[in-house]
Amino acid sequence: MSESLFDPIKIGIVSISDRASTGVYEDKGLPALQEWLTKALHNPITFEPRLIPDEKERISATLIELVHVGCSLVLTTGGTGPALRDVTPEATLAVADKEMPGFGEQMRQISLKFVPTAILSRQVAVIRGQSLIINLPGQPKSIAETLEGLKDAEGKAVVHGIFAAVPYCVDLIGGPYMETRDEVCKAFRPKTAIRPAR
Ligand SMILES: Nc1ncnc2c1ncn2[C@@H]1O[C@H](COP(=O)(O)OP(=O)(O)OP(=O)(O)O)[C@@H](O)[C@H]1O
Ligand SMILES: Nc1nc2c(c(=O)[nH]1)N[C@H]1C(S)=C(S)[C@@H](COP(=O)(O)O)O[C@H]1N2
Repeated sequence: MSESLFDPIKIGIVSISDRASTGVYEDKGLPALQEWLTKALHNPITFEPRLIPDEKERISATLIELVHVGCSLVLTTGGTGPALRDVTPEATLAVADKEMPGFGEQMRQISLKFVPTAILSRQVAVIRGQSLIINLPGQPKSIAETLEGLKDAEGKAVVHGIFAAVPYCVDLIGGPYMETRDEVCKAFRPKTAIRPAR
C-alpha cells in the first residue's frame, strides 16, 4: 500500500446561507472551497462539509463540533456582511480562544482589488483549541480571491492571499504540517520552521 509523504489533515468547510441551505439556489460555496483546497494542498484531506442557515447559535454549534471532531482548519463562507441576518463573525467570535485580526485585515485588502464593497465584509479569524477558523465572504468567487490573492500576468503576487500564512499558523497550534502547491499559493514559513523534504 502506498503511503502519502504528506500529513493527513481534516478540514471543516461551512457554507452559511439562508437561501442555499433551503434550496432556493444551489450551494456553490462548499464545492468552491473543496476545489480550491484540493488544488492548493499536497496533503491528503478529509473534508467535513456543512451547509447551514444564517443562525448564530447554529453556526457556533457547528464550529464547536468541527473543532471537536479534529479539524485543524475550518473555513466558513457567507454571512459576513451588514445585512440583518449576517451573523457569522459574531458566531465565530463567540467560540474563540484567541482572535487573529490579521486575516480579516488582509482579506479586506485583497478584496478591495476586486470590488469596492470589500469593506462591507466583517470577516474574522480565530483560534479555538488546536483549530484555526477563518470566515470568507459568501460570493463563491471570493473564496479563491481571498485565499489565493491577486497575481500579475507573469504569475507574481500583486497582493498575497491569506492562505500563505495558514500552514505556519497551523504549525504553531500543533496541527499537521501543511504543504502547498507553489503555483497555486506559496506558503511562507520562517526558515527554522521548514521541515526538510522526505
Ligand atoms: N452559498 C452560496 N452559493 C451560491 N451563491 C451564493 C452563495 N452565497 C452567496 N451567493 C451569491 O452571492 C450573492 C450575495 O451573497 P448574499 O450574502 O446576499 O447571499 P446569501 O448569504 O446566500 O443570502 P441569504 O443568506 O440571505 O439567502 C447571492 O445573491 C448569491 O448570488
Ligand atoms: N473578494 C471578494 N470579497 C468580497 C466580495 C466579492 O465579491 N469578492 N463581495 C463583498 C460584498 S458585496 C459583501 S456584502 C461582503 C459580505 O458578503 P457575505 O455577507 O456574503 O459574507 O463581502 C464583500 N467581499
